[in-house]
Amino acid sequence: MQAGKLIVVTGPSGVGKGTLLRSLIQRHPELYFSISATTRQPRPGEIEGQHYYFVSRDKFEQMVAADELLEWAEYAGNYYGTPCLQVQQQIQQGRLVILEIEVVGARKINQTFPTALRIFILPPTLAELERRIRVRGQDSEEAIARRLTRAQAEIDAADEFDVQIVNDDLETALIRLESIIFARPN
Ligand SMILES: Nc1nc2c(ncn2[C@@H]2O[C@H](COP(=O)(O)OP(=O)(O)O)[C@@H](O)[C@H]2O)c(=O)[nH]1
Ligand SMILES: Nc1ncnc2c1ncn2[C@@H]1O[C@H](COP(=O)(O)OP(=O)(O)O)[C@@H](O)[C@H]1O
Repeated sequence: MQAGKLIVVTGPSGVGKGTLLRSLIQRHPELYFSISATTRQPRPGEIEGQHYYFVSRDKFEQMVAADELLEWAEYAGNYYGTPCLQVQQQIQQGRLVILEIEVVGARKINQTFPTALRIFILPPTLAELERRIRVRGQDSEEAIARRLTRAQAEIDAADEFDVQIVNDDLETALIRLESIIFARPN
C-alpha cells in the first residue's frame, strides 16, 4: 500500500478555509479530515466529535503532557491541537489527511512532518477578511478584534509555506486547491 500524505491548510481566521475544505470533501469523500481538540465553547450547530472534540483546559493540558498531540497552539484565548493517533493511522492506511490549523501549529508541523504539503490561504484584502468574519456573525466584537490583530502577522508569514492560494472567487480557489492536492506524485 502506498504511504498516505499529510496536507496542512492554514491562513487567517475568516479567509474561507472551512468553506473551501467543506466543498473539497464533497467532491473527494476519500479525503480524511483530522478532528482537532479545543477548549473553545461550541458554536450553535457544532457537534462534539464532528467539528471538534470540545475539552476543558485541564483535559487539554493532560493531552499535551501525555504527548497525544501532533501540534497545538493557543489562539484567541483558547487551545487547539491535532490528536496524533488518528492522523498517523490514516496516513499508514494510505489516505490523504488534511489538517485545517492556524499558522503557529502549521509551522510546528514542518518539524514533525517535513514531508507535509503546507498550503496558505490568503484573502484578497484585509478589508474583505474583516467583512467575511462579520458576515459569518459567529464571533463577539472582542473575538473579531483578536482575530484581525492576529491576521496581519499571519498574512506576513504566507511565504514560509509551500503554496499560496488567494481565496477571491471561491470556485477558482477550489480548483487551484484541488489541482495542487491531486497533482502531487503519490
Ligand atoms: N494549531 C491548531 N490550530 C487549529 C486546530 N484546529 C483549528 N485550528 C485553528 O484555530 C483557529 C480558530 O478556529 P475556530 O475557533 O474554529 O474559528 P474559525 O476558524 O474562525 O471558524 C483557526 O485558524 C483554525 O484553523 C488545531 O488542531 N491546531
Ligand atoms: N471566496 C469567498 N468569497 C466570499 N465569501 C467567502 C469566500 N470564502 C468564504 N467566504 C465566507 O467567509 C466567511 C468565513 O469563511 P470560513 O470558511 O468560516 O473561514 P475560516 O474557516 O478560514 O475561518 C463565511 O461566511 C464564508 O461563507
